[in-house]
Amino acid sequence: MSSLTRLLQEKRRNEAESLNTATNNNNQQFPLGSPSTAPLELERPLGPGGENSTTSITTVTQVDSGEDSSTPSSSFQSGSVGAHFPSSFLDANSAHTAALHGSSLQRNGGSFLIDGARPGSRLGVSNTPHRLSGSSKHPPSLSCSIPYSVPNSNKDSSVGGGSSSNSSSLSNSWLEAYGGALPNNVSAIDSNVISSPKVDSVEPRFFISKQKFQKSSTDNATNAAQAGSFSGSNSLSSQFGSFFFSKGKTQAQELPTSAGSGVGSATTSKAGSPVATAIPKPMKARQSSIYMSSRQPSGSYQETVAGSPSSSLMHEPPPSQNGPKPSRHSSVANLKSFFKKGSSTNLSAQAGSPGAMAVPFSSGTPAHATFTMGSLGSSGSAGGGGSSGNGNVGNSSASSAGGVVGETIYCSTPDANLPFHKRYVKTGDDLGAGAGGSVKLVRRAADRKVFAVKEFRTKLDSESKRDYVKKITSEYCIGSTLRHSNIIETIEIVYENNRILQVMEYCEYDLFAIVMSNKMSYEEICCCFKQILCGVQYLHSLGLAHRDLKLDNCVINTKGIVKLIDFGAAVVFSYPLSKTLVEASGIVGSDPYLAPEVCIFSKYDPRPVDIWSVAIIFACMILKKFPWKIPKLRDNSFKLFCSGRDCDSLSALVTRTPDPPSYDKLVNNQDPGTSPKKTNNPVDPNNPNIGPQRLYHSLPEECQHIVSRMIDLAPACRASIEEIMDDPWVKSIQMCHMVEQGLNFKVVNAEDHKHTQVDQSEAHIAGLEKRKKKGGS
Ligand SMILES: Nc1ncnc2c1ncn2[C@@H]1O[C@H](COP(=O)(O)OP(=O)(O)OP(=O)(O)O)[C@@H](O)[C@H]1O
Repeated sequence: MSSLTRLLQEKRRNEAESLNTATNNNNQQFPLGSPSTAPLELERPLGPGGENSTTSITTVTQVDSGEDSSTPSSSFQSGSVGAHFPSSFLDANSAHTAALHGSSLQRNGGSFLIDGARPGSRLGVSNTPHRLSGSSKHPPSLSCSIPYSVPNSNKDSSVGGGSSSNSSSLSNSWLEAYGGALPNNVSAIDSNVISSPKVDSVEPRFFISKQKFQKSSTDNATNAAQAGSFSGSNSLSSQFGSFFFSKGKTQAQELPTSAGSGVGSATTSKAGSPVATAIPKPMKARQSSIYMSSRQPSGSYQETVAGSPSSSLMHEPPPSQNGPKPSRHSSVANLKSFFKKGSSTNLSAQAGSPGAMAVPFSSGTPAHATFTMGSLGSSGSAGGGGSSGNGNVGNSSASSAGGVVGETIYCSTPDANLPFHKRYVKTGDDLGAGAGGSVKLVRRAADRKVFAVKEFRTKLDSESKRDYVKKITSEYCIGSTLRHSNIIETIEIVYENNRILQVMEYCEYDLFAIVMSNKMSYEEICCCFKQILCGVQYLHSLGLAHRDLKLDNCVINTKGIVKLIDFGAAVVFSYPLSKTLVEASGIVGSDPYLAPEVCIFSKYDPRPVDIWSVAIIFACMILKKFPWKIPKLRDNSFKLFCSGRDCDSLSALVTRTPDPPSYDKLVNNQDPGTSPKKTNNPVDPNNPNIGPQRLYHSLPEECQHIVSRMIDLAPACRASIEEIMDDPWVKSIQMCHMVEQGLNFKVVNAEDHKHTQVDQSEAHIAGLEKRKKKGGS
C-alpha cells in the first residue's frame, strides 16, 4: 500500500471519527430536503423530478457551518420565481471584496466555525499545525495537493512542479498531523515561505520577475495569433435552449443567439423596458455591500469600508497614528529596484492607445516615462501621515507637507510634471465605488481622451497603517506593472493633496451591466469567458492570482475587449525563479464567487480559487443568476450541489486529491475493519437535482466537461488554467482579441458574434444604482 493511500485512509478514518463525534454531540448534520431546508425557489433545478425525492437520506456536513441556522437564505428566496435577475443576483454581484482580516476561527463541537465577531484577530496567520480530524483549534492549511506547477518552474520539480496531476505538496500542518509520512510524489512547502508576511518583511506581491513578463508577453502574442485561427462556432444546443429556458420563456426569447444581434439591437435600454424591470434593488445591494457590515450573512467578514465612500474619499486623511512605526526598508528597496528595472521597459505603453498593453517589452519609449518614487509610501501618510517615512516608499516631505501637488508615482505620459488637475478635467460622472475607492470619469486636457480615475480610499480608523499601505501599494504596483490586452492598463498614478489617484484606460461597460441587459448571445458569452481566461492565464503565468474575480471586476470596451480590474486582493503565489507555492490566506472575494476552500481553510492555493470564480462568472452569464449565494452548506443550493458524491463531509470533499490508480482497488480489498464507513450521501449521477450535475446540466453540453473541472470541489482536482486553455471547446471559441500592428494594436473581432452595448446611463454599476434610485423614489 502506498504511503499516500495510507495517508488518505488515515485521514478518512480521522474524519469519520470526528464526524461521528460531531454528529452525536452537536447534531451538526444537515439532512437534505428536510422541510426546514427546502430548496430555494430561485434555485430549483430545472430538470424533472423533485429535489426531495432522493435527498432525504443524504447528509453532508460542513466544517464551518456552525452558524448556518442563523442565516437562512431568506433574501435569496425573496426574488421572484422566474425573475431574470433576482435580487440576490444583484445583491451578491454588487458585493464588494471582503478581505477578512478580522475574523477568527473557533472550534465548535468538532467542526470549525468561522466567527466574524472578533475584529482584530487575524485569520490565517497562525502557524499552528492543523488536523482534519477537527481536534485542532484551526482549520488546516490547504496545500494538500498542488496539481499543477508554479509558472516557469521546472516540470520535474516536486513542489507544484510535477508534471502529473497527482503531484502534490503538503504543508507542515499536514506533515505534523500525519507523522511526516510523505508519499513519493509529495513534498513539503517550506513553512518559512508560507507563513504570513511579517510587518517588516518584504511583501511578496511586489516581486514579479522580468523573465516571467517576457515569457508571458511572448505567450500572449502567440495566443493572440492562435486566437485568430480558432474555428468553429458554438451555437446553443437544443438541449440547452429548452432546458435552461424551460422556466423562463421570456428570458429565452429575449436572449439573442444569433450573430449580429448584439450591437445593433442593443444600443439603448430604457427604463421601463424588460431590462429595467429585471433589475431589482441594485442600489440597496450596492449600498448594503458598501456600508453595512451585515453584507456577509455568516458574519465571517469584516467590512473594509466604514462610512460613505464619497465622504471617505473627500475627507482629509485621519490624523497620524502614534503607534510603532514598522520599518519597510527592505520592502522599499526591493520595490524601488523592481520599478527601476521595469521603468525603462515596461512603461512603454502609449497612454491611451488601445492595444499598447499587449506586449510589454515591445517598443520601449522610456524617454517620456517618469517614475518618481514619490510619496505613495507615505500613503501611509494618507492614513497616518506622521510616519517618519523610515523605509516608506517615498520621501517624508510629501507626507509632512500634507499637500504635495501632483507628485507622480508612475506615469507613461509626457506631461507628468503638471499637477493632476491641470492635466485632467473631471466630467463629473461616477463609474462606481467600492471597498477600494471610487472611480470617476475624467478627460485629459491635452487630447480630450477619456480615462477612468480611481481615487483610493483613505485609511480607516479600524485599519492598521500597514494593512492600508499594503492594500494600496499592491494595487498600484500591480496595476502599473501588468501589460496585457485583457488587463486594465494603468496610465499613471499620482499622489496629490493626500489623495492617491490611479488613471486607467476607460472601458465603456461593466460586464455586469452587459449581462444584466439580457442581450448577450451565447457566442458573445463564450468570447467574454475566454478573454477572462486569457487575463487569468497571464496573471498566473506571472505568479499572481487575482482572488476577486467577478462580473463587476470585468469591464469591456466598445470593441468587445474584456479587461480585468481591481487588483486590491491580488497576491503572489510564486516568487520569481522559485518553485515554491506561496499559499494565500484569509477570506477574500465576494460570496457567490468564493471557492469553498477559502471559507474552510486558513491557507490555500489562490490559483484554483481564481479558476472557480471564472466558472461562476461563466455560469452567471449563461444562467443570469448565481448557482448559490455562498459556498457553504447553509446555502441549500450549494448543499445540493455537494450532495450525491459518496462522501459525508464537505471538508473531505474539498481535500480530495486526484486518486492514485490503485486506491479504490486497495480500499475494496481491505478487510471490513479498515474499509471506510458507508456514506449517507451515495452517488446518484442520474438525479439532475443533486450533485455536480445539478449545475452542469443547466449548461450547454459542450462546455460541461471543462466547467465541471473548474468547479471541482477539491482544488487539487480542479483544472489549471493551462488545462482549461487546452480544452477543445475552449480552443474552439472564437474570441475578439488584439494583434500588434506596427507600433499599435488593432482589434480583431470574432465573426460569429457582436458585442452587446447598452446605454451609457446604465453601463456602469453607478449608473444602474442611480437609475434604480430614481425609479424607486
Ligand atoms: N477602467 C475602468 N473603466 C470603466 N469602469 C471602471 C474602471 N475601473 C473601475 N470601473 C468601475 O468602477 C467600479 C469600482 O471599481 P473597483 O472594482 O476598482 O473599485 P473597488 O473599490 O476596488 O471595488 P470592490 O469593492 O468591488 O473591490 C467597477 O465595478 C466599475 O464599474
